[in-house]
Amino acid sequence: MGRQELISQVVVTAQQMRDIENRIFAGGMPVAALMEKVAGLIADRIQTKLAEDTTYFPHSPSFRIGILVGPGHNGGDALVVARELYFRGYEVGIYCPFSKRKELTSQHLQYAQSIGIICYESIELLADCHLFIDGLFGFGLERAISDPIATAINQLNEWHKPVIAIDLPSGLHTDTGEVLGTAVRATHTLCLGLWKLGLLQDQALDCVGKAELIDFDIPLADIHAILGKSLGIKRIVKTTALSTLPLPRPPVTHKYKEGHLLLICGSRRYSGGALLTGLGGRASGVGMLSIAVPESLKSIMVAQLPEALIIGCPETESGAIAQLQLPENTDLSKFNAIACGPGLTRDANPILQQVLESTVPLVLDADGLNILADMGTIPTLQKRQAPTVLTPHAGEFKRLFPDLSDANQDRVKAVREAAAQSHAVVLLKGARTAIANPQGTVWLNPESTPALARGGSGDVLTGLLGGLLAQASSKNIPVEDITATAAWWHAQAGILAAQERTELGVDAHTLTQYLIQVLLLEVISTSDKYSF
Ligand SMILES: NC(=O)C1=CN([C@@H]2O[C@H](COP(=O)(O)OP(=O)(O)OC[C@H]3O[C@@H](n4cnc5c(N)ncnc54)[C@H](OP(=O)(O)O)[C@@H]3O)[C@@H](O)[C@H]2O)[C@@H](O)CC1
Ligand SMILES: Nc1ncnc2c1ncn2[C@@H]1O[C@H](COP(=O)(O)OP(=O)(O)O)[C@@H](O)[C@H]1O
Ligand SMILES: [K+]
Repeated sequence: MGRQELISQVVVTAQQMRDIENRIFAGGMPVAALMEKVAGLIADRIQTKLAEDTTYFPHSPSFRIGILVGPGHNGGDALVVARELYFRGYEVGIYCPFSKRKELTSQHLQYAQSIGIICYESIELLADCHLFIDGLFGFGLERAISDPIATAINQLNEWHKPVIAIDLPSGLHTDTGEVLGTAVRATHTLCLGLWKLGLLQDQALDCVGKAELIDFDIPLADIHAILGKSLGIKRIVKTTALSTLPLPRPPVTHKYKEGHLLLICGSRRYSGGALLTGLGGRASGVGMLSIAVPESLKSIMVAQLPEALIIGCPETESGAIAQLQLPENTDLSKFNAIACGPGLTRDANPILQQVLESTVPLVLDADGLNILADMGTIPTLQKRQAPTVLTPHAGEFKRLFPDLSDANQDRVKAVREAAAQSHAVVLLKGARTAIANPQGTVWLNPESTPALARGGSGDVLTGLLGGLLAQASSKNIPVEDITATAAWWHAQAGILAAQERTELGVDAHTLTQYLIQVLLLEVISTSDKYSF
């Protein structure tokens, strides 16, 4: 794996970053030299951004940049940036409300003032700035921000101006993304060296804006020394996601070799859930798709998914599947994967028991999860022999794991605990979907779109994931890697659809049509397997 690819996957906590930093300094790198290097890269990036985006940052002789400087090395970075931008011809002003500062930061402040950059006591005096650089706090913030800094941050936020945060928006907890008192609402974040975990937590996203990494050549040996070879938390990136897709297909194959997926979904009340799960399964390219639905849904499913084998099952009075009635000579072990849950209603309770007893990889979603929660998540799953993937949103997560950490707060901690206790792979849905395996490794999906916050988009994911698992069954790829790929693919389809149709144009049915579009763009552009 190349440096760029590895760096794009690494996620660190504040403590891990400190440990890596200490190794760099212990190796002989002077602290001041590192700050100079990093801040030089930040200044270059800001200058490029200003040149690239003239509608957002209009050229004007009065263009003024306000720079917020904290007491630690985040403030030191900001001062070097201030000096560089000043020398490059920008008008800059500093706000630094701290009398106690780290030595290096104090030296940079003294020099900035000596060359004529004005340091203001009140942020109000920067009200006419067109752009702000936030260098108040980085990964050293450990307690809630109080006044007068809190009031200054709130004032800055009220101005609704572009703000570029250095490392992370000041006020966010580096690991959990929690707002500590108050936090800068940045429009851009330039994360330094390695991705900080807090930037990938849902609760931070209102403050993060567009995030990008500034790579300053941290030696790989230092990263591995602190994080180990396998990295505990990883961002899901394109190259790894594409590498687990079942492409290219072997030339000599047949439909059952390309995976047989069984979907169990739908009820008279929720026929749409079955349809969307089926369309997600179809888009995975799975060799054979069987879908068990209540008898009364059979005709609409056949009309929409003519290639699938639709299994009409006896219904309860309420229109839920009463029992699985598989074709003759078929039992659950004939399938390569099963995905069960969307639209079932809790009345389909008896079939879940049967599905859990199977020895096939199983995805549970929606009512599949609600029924599991009623049965008792942990004792029920302990009896399972084959892999299980649970795909809850935060509400379902709470029902499944009522005793665990709140899935709306430190989502990474919550999903990790859930996977460890249930021995399942757990995919916690959200703006930054988090996946954990029972061994404690976590995958975070770093890019998505709120266009997906819409009924039915999760059903599509269930079908897609089931289809990928079925196709991977003979390939020895870990279930958690396939799960990460499904989350990435689903989100990328949402992003592409939103680009073409706006965030309001991505209904779940439309989403299914963009899944293959993603591959057309990504697989063909990144692979030379297809060129001569
Ligand atoms: N890692 C790397 O490789 C590199 C790191 N670099 C940069 O260093 C940054 C980390 O620097 P850092 O460790 O000095 O911490 P930082 O975030 O500036 O703030 C800590 C200071 O704030 C204070 N303080 C804390 N909470 C407070 C509060 N609520 N209210 C008020 N004060 C509070 C605390 O003082 P205390 O009062 O606790 O003594 C302390 O002085 C990092 O984000 C990056 O920008 C690059 O330059 C080079 C490469
Ligand atoms: N704000 C958001 N940003 C990105 N993705 C989101 C957001 N909100 C929801 N999603 C994604 O949309 C899907 C919603 O799934 P779910 O809640 O199960 O919906 P449904 O049950 O209606 O199908 C999940 O994949 C989730 O990660
Ligand atoms: K900052």
